[in-house]
Amino acid sequence: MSDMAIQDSYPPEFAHCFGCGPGNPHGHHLKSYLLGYETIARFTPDLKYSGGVPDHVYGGMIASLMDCHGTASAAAFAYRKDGRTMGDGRRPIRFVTASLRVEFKKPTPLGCELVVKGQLLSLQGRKAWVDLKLAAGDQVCATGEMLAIRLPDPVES
Ligand SMILES: CCCCCCCC/C=C\CCCCCCCC(=O)SCCNC(=O)CCNC(=O)[C@H](O)C(C)(C)COP(=O)(O)OP(=O)(O)OC[C@H]1O[C@@H](n2cnc3c(N)ncnc32)[C@H](O)[C@@H]1OP(=O)(O)O
Repeated sequence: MSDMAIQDSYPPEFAHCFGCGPGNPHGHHLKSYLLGYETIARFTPDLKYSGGVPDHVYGGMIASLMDCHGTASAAAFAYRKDGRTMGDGRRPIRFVTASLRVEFKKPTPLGCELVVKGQLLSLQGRKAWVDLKLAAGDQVCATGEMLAIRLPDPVES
C-alpha cells in the first residue's frame, strides 16, 4: 500500500472538498489509499451522523464516503494506467462524480470504523466506472457504482 493518501496529493487549489479535502478545516478528511488493484479508506463517523435511530449511520454520510472515495479511486487508477505516480509534480489528474448509484443493503452501525473499497470496472477515455463497497466489520452494508469523469488539465499560468 502506498504510504501517501490519494487526497494528500491534491494540490492546495483542489483541496477544498468537504468530504476529503486536506485543506478544508471543517471537513471529514477522508483518506484513500491504493492497495494493489483496489483502493481502501477507513472512516469512523462522529455520533452526530445518525440516521432514523441513534445507532445507525444516515444515508447521506454513506453516499458522501463513496463519492469522495470513488473519485480518488478513479484518479489513482488513471495514474496507474498512465504510468504516473501521484504527486509527481506534473499537472494532477482530477476526476469528479458524474453519477453515483448507492444500494443500502443493511443498516450501517454508528460508532465503529467503516471500510470503503473501490475497484476499477472500466476506464475509457475520460470515463471511469468504479465499483464501491462499504463495510462494518464483515458486514457489507452498502454497495455502489460511480461514473467519474476526468477533467481537462488546468490551464497553466
Ligand atoms: C492518485 C493521485 C490522485 C491525485 C489527484 C490530484 C488532483 C485532484 C484534484 C481534485 C480532485 C477533487 C475531487 C473531490 C471530489 C469529491 C467528489 C465530488 O463531490 S465531485 C462534485 C460533484 N460532481 C460535480 O459537481 C460534477 C458536475 N458535472 C460536471 O461538471 C460535468 O457534467 C462533467 C465534468 C461531469 C462532464 O462535463 P463535460 O462537459 O466535461 O463532459 P461531457 O461531454 O458532458 O461528458 C463527458 C462524457 O461523460 C458522459 N457523461 C457525463 N455525465 C454523465 C452522466 N451523469 N451519466 C452518464 N454519462 C455521463 C457524457 O455522455 C460524455 O460521454 P461521451 O464522451 O460522449 O461518450
